[in-house]
Amino acid sequence: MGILERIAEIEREMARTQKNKATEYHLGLLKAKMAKLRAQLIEPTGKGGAKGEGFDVMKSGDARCALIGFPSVGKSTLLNTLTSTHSESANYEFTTLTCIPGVIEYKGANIQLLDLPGIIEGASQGKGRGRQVIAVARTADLVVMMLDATKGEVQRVLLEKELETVGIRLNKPKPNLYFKQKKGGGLSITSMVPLTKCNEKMVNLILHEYKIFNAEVIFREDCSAEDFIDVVVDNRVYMPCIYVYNKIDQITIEEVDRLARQPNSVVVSCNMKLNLDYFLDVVWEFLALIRVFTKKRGEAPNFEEGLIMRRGCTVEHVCHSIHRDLVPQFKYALVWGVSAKYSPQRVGLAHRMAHDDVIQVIKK
Ligand SMILES: Nc1nc2c(ncn2[C@@H]2O[C@H](COP(=O)(O)OP(=O)(O)OP(=O)(O)O)[C@@H](O)[C@H]2O)c(=O)[nH]1
Ligand SMILES: [K+]
Ligand SMILES: [Mg+2]
Repeated sequence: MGILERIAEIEREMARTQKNKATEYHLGLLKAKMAKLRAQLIEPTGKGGAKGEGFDVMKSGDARCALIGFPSVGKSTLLNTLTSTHSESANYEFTTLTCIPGVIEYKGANIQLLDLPGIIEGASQGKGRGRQVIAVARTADLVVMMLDATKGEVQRVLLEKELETVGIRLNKPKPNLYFKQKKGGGLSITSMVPLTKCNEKMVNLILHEYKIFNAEVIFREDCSAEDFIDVVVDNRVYMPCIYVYNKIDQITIEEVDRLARQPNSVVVSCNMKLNLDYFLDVVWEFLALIRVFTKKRGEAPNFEEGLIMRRGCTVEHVCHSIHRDLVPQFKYALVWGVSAKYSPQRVGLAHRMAHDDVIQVIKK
């Protein structure tokens, strides 16, 4: 029996099994089995990995965004509008057949935007170029899921399911639990919070299915069995995702308003260039980018060229990106801006920077 058939069989069995206290563990076991089979499905062995012809695009710039969506939702039109790259766009499906990279220049950052072929239901199982597209998506810092505003919610639900199938978790933090395999000593399972969605017996069962007999598990939050499996399997990627509803020129203002209020969503019209500035703002926000300006003693800050950093970065990170030998020579820094208590504040390497801060490094 092939992997897909075995998955289908487990799915049927899960559907057949009533959800109650008596079947809870059986269902947990089925979930673990299913996760194992899916892992085999996305193994990069054989054909259809990330290295597919036309998909092997070099990473460049400060961050990478992958455009995922059904055919003809307007992905290429977005690339053509926001970057200087041209990607064929037309009113028939599967116009784009490979990965086409473009660069968005925004607040001094170079953000790589990847136009990709449309994907359809079943993409994760190799339909169309689905596997290659999804493999590229896994390498991105942000998924931009483009949806046709005239088609309602169906596309979003189907694509979320496809990505979920191959271990991509959207807008979801990594489960907060500690898991470490050991050489001996059996299983040690502890929890710092009351567990309502999972318990010791379930954890034992799942680990048994993975033939793990020695491990330490510490729950730091109320995780579900699925969360636990995700951590054990350890090939999940947790990615931010923006849902972009395109073609709002084709729907009523009431519908535009409703879509715009969905979580993590932006409404646009690529053809009519509507709301694209706001879209870029949200991209910047979701990529957690910040810009920091440097200043030399006695000179004005260099506002021409900022350093592009990640939110939460420290003075030490900034020093590294100025010059790799700067940290050993570091004495202190002066910082102006939102992160500073005074103007300027004298800070050490551990100080956290904020967007548009100015920094002057004083060497020993
Ligand atoms: N009405 C309307 N049509 C749009 C908009 N954006 C794109 N289109 C049209 O949608 C059609 C498909 O656009 P593409 O950019 O080729 O779509 P795609 O998602 O790249 O399609 P594939 O590469 O085939 O997956 C074209 O006819 C575009 O002109 C929009 O904002 N409004
Ligand atoms: K198209
Ligand atoms: Mg296209």
